[in-house]
Amino acid sequence: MLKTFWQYIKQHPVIYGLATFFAIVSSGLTLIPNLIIQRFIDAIVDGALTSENLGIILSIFLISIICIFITDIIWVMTLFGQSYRYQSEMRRKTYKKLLNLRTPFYERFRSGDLMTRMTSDIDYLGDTIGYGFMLIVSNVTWAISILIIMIITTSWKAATVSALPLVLFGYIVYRLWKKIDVLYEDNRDTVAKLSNEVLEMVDGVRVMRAYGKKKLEQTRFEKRTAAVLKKANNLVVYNGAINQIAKLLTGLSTAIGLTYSGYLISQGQMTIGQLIAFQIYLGMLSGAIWGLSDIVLVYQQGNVSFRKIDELLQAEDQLEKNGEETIDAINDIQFNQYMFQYPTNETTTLKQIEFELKRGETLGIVGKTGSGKTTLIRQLLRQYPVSETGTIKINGRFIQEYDMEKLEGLIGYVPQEHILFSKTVGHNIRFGNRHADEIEMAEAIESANFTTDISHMADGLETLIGEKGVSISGGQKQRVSIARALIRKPDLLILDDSLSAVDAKTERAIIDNIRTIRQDKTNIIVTHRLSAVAEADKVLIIDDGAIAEQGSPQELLRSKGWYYTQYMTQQMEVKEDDNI
Ligand SMILES: Nc1ncnc2c1ncn2[C@@H]1O[C@H](COP(=O)(O)OP(=O)(O)OP(=O)(O)O)[C@@H](O)[C@H]1O
Repeated sequence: MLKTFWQYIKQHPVIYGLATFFAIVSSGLTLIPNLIIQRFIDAIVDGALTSENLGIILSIFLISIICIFITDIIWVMTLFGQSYRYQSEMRRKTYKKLLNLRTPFYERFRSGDLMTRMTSDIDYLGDTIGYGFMLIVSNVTWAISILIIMIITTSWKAATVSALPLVLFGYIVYRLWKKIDVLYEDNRDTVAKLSNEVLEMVDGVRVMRAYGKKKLEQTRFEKRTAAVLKKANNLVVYNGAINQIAKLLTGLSTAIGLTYSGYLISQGQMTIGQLIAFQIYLGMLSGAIWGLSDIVLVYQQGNVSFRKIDELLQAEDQLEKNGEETIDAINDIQFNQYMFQYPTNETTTLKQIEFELKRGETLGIVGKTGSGKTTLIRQLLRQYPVSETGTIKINGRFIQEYDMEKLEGLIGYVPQEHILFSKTVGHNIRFGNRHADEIEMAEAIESANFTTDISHMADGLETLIGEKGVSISGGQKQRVSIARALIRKPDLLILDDSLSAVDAKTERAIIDNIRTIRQDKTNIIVTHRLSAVAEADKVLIIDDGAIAEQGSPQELLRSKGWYYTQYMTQQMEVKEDDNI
């Protein structure tokens, strides 16, 4: 951490140089009032105080206090301003990193943990480079200046004797260092787990209630909070111990100093003014030592947070490096004997996948639940490392060769779980293409069969949909997501079971619209309802990760396999529904 901080400080030499300069000046100035007091008392004791030099003493006293005030303001503001800038820089950096990491990374880290890294960990880092830096510069320079001035203006013997307990303090801190580090990390991880629990509770509160699990969850949460409390208590004990040891030893230092200076006065080696000044210096030194004891705690907290942020910044998602090939149209997609295994699984999920899809065609992907349909889509989206067994080619080139952002820009993806932002309906749709005009917006909404729904909403497109779209229906969420993909006019549209929550009539209308507006573009429709792919050019039947059948819907019906049986069952269900 210190190395990284040092590099950051070197990148901002003016700011940190100014802060250090004014901190040192301020520490020096802080000693002046005390020097004046010492002179003042000695003048009284010697009977040398005149109204003239009293005026001078008071003026210097006042001026030095004003100067301390101004220098303190300058350096504290400079330093803390920079620490806030550091925090926002770190937030931007980590956010960018998170945006670039893909699925395998997000499978390793939990949301609560990432939130803790983005919030309190970055706050602690800012505190360390701001407040921590301030503690070091001010207290170290202060302690050194006090010791020097004590030696010069009072008694070097008394100063040396008084400083001895401080050496002991340094040794105790050194012994406790590792233990405190472990405690901070432990405490921080428990808080991160707690954040995760809260996030899951907020997401799942309705299910918890529906299953009558409120009490059980409450008890579980209480246990977690008790664990956090226990960890925090351990920390409090150590933090408190360090502070109390600092107090005890500074008290000891004062006692030794006073006893010894009493002895020096009896020997005529010290004046009363020097004794009083010495006592004030000792008080100031205690302040500096308490400040230094705070550094231990700020540093440890910062160090733990630094490790967490660094781990995130260094994280790899094990995906291959981005390709350099640019792409402005998807004309042909080819899977050749492609196999895929999830990094966490022991068996292959996709087996010998082989098919070709040309521009303008619609591909249907159907099959039993858990057979591997979504996994197949994920390969095109490059959410996982491309397998080395078999190939995926786009326009005749390996998919890995393309610049991912360019490729993603040509795809409109509607995932199974709809991800909506807690903004307006309009914002969520426009997210697909910020530059779309009103006509394009209306077209996308119409094609997603969403126009009537919007006309029924109180604020139309300006209607707020709540967090994750909580205030609109499942079917509406799906259509907002479809409109968002359509407004993009993507070369490749992928609907991954995206019509499961709409009725058969609405599904028919959306599929017809897509066929009409996307004649020269490519579509992949993953579905459980065969009616959605009845007019596809080609349909893949996936079974246990392999293509069990493929062909046009008519060919598949003729071959009387799984597609035929499923088609007949679904037709009967439709008839039964119509009779109700
Ligand atoms: N991230 C993952 N890590 C490990 N295994 C996974 C992961 N995602 C899916 N699987 C496994 O891969 C297999 C195929 O899952 P996939 O989601 O592709 O099926 P699917 O055909 O789309 O299912 P459904 O129709 O229910 O959506 C399943 O056995 C599933 O448990």
